[in-house]
Amino acid sequence: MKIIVTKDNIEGGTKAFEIIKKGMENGDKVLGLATGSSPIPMYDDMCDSDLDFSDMTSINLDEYYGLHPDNDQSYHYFMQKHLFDKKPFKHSYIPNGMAKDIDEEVDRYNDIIAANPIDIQILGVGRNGHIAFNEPGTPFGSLTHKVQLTESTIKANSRFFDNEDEVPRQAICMGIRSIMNSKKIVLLAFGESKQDAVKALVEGPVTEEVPASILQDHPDVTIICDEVAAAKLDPKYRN
Ligand SMILES: N[C@@H]1[C@@H](O)[C@H](O)[C@@H](COP(=O)(O)O)O[C@@H]1O
Repeated sequence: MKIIVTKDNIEGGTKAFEIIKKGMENGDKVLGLATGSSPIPMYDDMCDSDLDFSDMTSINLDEYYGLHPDNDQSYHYFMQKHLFDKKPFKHSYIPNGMAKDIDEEVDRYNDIIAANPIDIQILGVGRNGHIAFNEPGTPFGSLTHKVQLTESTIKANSRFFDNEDEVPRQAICMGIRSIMNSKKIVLLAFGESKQDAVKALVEGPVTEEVPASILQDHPDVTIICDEVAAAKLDPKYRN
């Protein structure tokens, strides 16, 4: 695990952008993308760059179940707004949160991931150590699946909705095994609310109770966090 501690999320976003840029120079073609506030500065750098993504494929981690793509809280909407409107990709895949048959959608998404091995997977992390919507307790061997969101995630994400009742209770999410199959993984974590998650994922035991802890077993992971998120880490992990 490589750990990069930055001054703030803006510098962190630039570090992540540089990894993507270098990857593309080396022929990477498939980016695994994440939503949430953590990757926004990285998307800003991508949008401001002269990089061309029109020959690239993107695969997003997750989508709320029951939100229309036009809903401004859907991850479809988020990706259009923060990246795809300015930087279109050749193919961009996001789970269909309006799918009538959820099982079919799960199968379809697994086929997409199998057909497009991910070169660089970008991740955020939840306060409870979740990655994407893989909540504590999710089997490490999971593929794409339907998830029941935990109270802690519903509460954390309610800040984006008018009230907590409007937060969907379910989502479709890439599984932990699929994430681990990515060639390279970059996890972004900023701010005080991520201190415990960062410590647990870097220093704690590898356990399904902290989904992000499985990253310790991946051969090419970079954790990018700001000084505040890194504050509880043993000094030997900080640069
Ligand atoms: N499904 C997303 C995750 O993919 C994201 O990593 C997490 C943290 O979000 P933020 O980056 O806003 O802290 O929030 C949501 O639960």
